[in-house]
Amino acid sequence: MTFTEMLRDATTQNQSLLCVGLDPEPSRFPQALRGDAHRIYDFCAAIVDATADLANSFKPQIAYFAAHGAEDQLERLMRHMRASAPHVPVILDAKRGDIGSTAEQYAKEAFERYGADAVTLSPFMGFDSVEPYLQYHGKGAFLLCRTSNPGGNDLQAQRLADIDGQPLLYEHVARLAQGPWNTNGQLGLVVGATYPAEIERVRALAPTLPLLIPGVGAQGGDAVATVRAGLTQEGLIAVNSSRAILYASSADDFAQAARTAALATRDTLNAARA
Ligand SMILES: O=C(O)c1cc(=O)[nH]c(=O)n1[C@@H]1O[C@H](COP(=O)(O)O)[C@@H](O)[C@H]1O
Repeated sequence: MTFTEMLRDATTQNQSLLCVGLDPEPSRFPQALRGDAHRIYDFCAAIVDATADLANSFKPQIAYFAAHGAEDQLERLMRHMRASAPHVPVILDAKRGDIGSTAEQYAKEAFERYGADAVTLSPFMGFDSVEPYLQYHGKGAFLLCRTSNPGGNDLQAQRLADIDGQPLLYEHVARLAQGPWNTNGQLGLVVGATYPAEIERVRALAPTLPLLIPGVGAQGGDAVATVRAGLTQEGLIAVNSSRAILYASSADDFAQAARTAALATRDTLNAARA
C-alpha cells in the first residue's frame, strides 16, 4: 500500500485529519520519567498507544532522538508503531536535503533503517536532491513549501523575477511538486497552519497533493481556517500538533491527557470540514 493510500485509509478509519507529532523532550516528561533520555521510547510509546485510534498519521521528529543519542529508541518506536498501529502511516520528520549521492544515504536511513512511510525534505537544493527518495516507490516525500515559522517569509515569500508569472518561491515549489517533479505521484507539501491564506494559495496550485500542516496548538495556528483552506475531496491533509498533545499534563496521567487533547483537536478539525 502506498503512503497516500495509507493516509486516506487512516483518515477514514479514524475519522481524523490529525497528525500526532512525537517531539520528545526529557526535561518536559512527567515526574517519574523527567530528565531521563533512556525513557524516550517509553514516553512516546505511551502517547502512540493513547492516540492510535485518533490520528491519521504520526510524525516523529528525528532531532529529538538524535540529540540524545537515542536513535535506537527511535528504531524501537518505529517497530512499535508498525506493530500496534499498522493502519497509521508514519512521517519521519528529518527535513533532509543534500546532493544526490548523500541523499541516497538519507533515503536509505528514512525508509530502510527506520521503515518510515514518508519523510520531510527541503527542496532548495533542487530536483536531483529529491530524486533518490522517489526511487522508493510508494513512499511519501513532503517538500517544505511555506513553513509555519515567521522567518519562512525571508526566502519563501520572495519573488522569482526570472520565472514566468514571477511567482513567489513557495508558489514555485508548489507548482513543481504538483507537476514536473512528481514523477511517481509521491510528493506532498509542508505548509504552516499559521498562514491559512498561503495554504489556500498552495491548494490552488497543488490541488491533489497531500499537505502536512504543522502549527496548530503550541504555535497558535488556526485549526478551522487550516481545514477550510487545505482540505478538498482529492487533497488530503495531516494537521500536526506536537507539544500541545505531548505535554498536556506533566503528571502521571500524561497519556490520558494527551488522548483528551488529541480528541479535542481531532473534533475541532472535523467540525471545520465542509
Ligand atoms: O516539517 C515540519 O514538520 C514542520 C514544518 C514547519 O513549517 N513547522 C513546523 O513546526 N514543523 C514541525 O512540526 C512540529 C511542530 O510542533 P508543535 O509546535 O509542538 O506542535 C515540530 O516537529 C516542527 O519541527
